[in-house]
Amino acid sequence: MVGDLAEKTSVRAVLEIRKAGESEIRVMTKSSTVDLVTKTDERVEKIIIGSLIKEFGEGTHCFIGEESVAKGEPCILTDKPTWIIDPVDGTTNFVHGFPFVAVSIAFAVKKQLEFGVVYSCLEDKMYKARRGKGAFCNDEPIQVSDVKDINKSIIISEHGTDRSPEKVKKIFSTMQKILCIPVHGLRGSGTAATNMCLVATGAVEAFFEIGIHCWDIAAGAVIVQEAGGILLDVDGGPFDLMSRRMVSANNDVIAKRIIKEIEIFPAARDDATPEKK
Ligand SMILES: O=P(O)(O)OC[C@@]1(O)O[C@H](CO)[C@@H](O)[C@@H]1O
Ligand SMILES: [Mg+2]
Repeated sequence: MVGDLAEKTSVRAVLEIRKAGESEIRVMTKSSTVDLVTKTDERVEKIIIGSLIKEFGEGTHCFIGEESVAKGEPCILTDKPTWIIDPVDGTTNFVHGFPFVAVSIAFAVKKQLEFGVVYSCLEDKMYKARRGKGAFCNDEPIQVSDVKDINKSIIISEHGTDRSPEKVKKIFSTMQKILCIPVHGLRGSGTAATNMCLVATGAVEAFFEIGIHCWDIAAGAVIVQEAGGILLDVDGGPFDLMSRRMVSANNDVIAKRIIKEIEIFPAARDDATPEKK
């Protein structure tokens, strides 16, 4: 029921994004001049939350949505049934016509992720997974790759929207070290949700990033795990959805090899109090 609804809602969101992409896109900024947002991000989030409230009634479920949080709504994951939403993951891609843009909708109960749907709009691929029930792309089962040799892997990372030189230096130093292991290649689609689905289908072996948000990865987290993959913190500890740090990989051999090279830098937690952000 929850899954069907998330799927239905994601289809509505995708139609809206595709339609908006046909006319001129007015671009605004959020935390920095490279952190882009459009009216479509805001409208699509309202459509998603509005249709879920219509179904479940006001006050029964909680919502953590990228654009609502940007406008000051709290970003705290409680035990209550909670939807975690990125209406447009890959806004920069959307603005530039770079063809990877995804809608990401996840559902958690008691802080446990139960369901995730990532709809890659322009590729027309709907990825979905329910805890314990497997992962699918356009209804076909998907599975992570079985590569254990890091030298035969493709790794994804992104550089995010925080361009302070010391962080960028660490990000590129990590990428340089991983590239020189050597791996077959380094990639990045510009959407964390899509990156995770690429891990889930076995197109790449891992995706890691410091600076991602819970709405970028919540749905992808269910999909990767249900496709047989794993999630870890960048220091090798347990994955924490609100920590803004994640390694998702096909197996722990690949994950731990990458973790050896990651230069960690601080990122304020999604659920940090405003004065700590
Ligand atoms: O702002 P958007 O388009 O929803 O987020 C896209 C994105 O920049 O967010 C992550 C960093 O926060 C990146 O992995 C990803 O590429
Ligand atoms: Mg977004």
